[in-house]
Amino acid sequence: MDATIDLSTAAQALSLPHIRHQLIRLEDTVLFHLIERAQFPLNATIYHPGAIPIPGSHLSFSDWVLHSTEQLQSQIRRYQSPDEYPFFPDAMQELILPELVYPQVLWQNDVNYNSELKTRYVASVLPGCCAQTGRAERAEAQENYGSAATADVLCLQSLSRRIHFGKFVAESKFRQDTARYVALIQAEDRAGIDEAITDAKVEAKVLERLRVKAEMYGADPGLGEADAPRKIDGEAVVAMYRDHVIPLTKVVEVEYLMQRLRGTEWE
Ligand SMILES: O=C(O)C(=O)C[C@]1(C(=O)O)C=C[C@@H](O)C=C1
Repeated sequence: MDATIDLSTAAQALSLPHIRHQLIRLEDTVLFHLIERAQFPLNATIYHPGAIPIPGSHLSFSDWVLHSTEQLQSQIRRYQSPDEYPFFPDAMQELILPELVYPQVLWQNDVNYNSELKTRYVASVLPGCCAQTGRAERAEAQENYGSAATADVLCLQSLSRRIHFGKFVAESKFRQDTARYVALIQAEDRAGIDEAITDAKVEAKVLERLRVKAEMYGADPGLGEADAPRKIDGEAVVAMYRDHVIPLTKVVEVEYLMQRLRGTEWE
């Protein structure tokens, strides 16, 4: 599975305007997948291990679908791409396509916040996104279990790509201001690193743009304001980015930087 984002040259992958452009594109991907998911009820049963018996597995139905998807996609090179990280590292299989060689732009690291992302997605993001359309309260729809879990995979994968793109942002910032970051990392000053990577104006712009996109993509242009049901609630989308997506992107940036000096002259 080839990279959906152009990481073909190191210079391209590390240009901050280019990275921010990719983050903006990913907003559309995340939004469209959430709109797909929000048409189904919350279906809480699919997140409880054991609630739906799966032969040979103790996973929840939703996790089992994700695990099985990762098993398949690992064979077609999804996790070769430096912006893709599995939720289930134990699902990884041998490649059936020849290995792809990407330019080595990121420093060696084992930063993976997918587990935390999935917990937040199930506990907060989904209830928020399904709620405003009345779907959180709506009765479970057993016939939609498979569709909901399939949509979850797409939502989680796009959110994961978004937050782990923080590694490219961090590498770019490190190269721009190496001396400052080396000092902060050596002092293990996570709060200081967090402050250094933060650009409040950019964050405000991200949230403002998302509000507009959610308004636009969530409305059906063929229907008038009054009778047009919203496909997604703008507030829920903004809250998801404000409370989870941006904070997790920043944690990825900080933790990546904390590993950035390993094997270098500054260690
Ligand atoms: O664009 C950046 O510089 C980023 O670090 C990404 C991001 C984001 O998640 O959108 C995170 C931290 C910054 O405060 C601004 C934006």
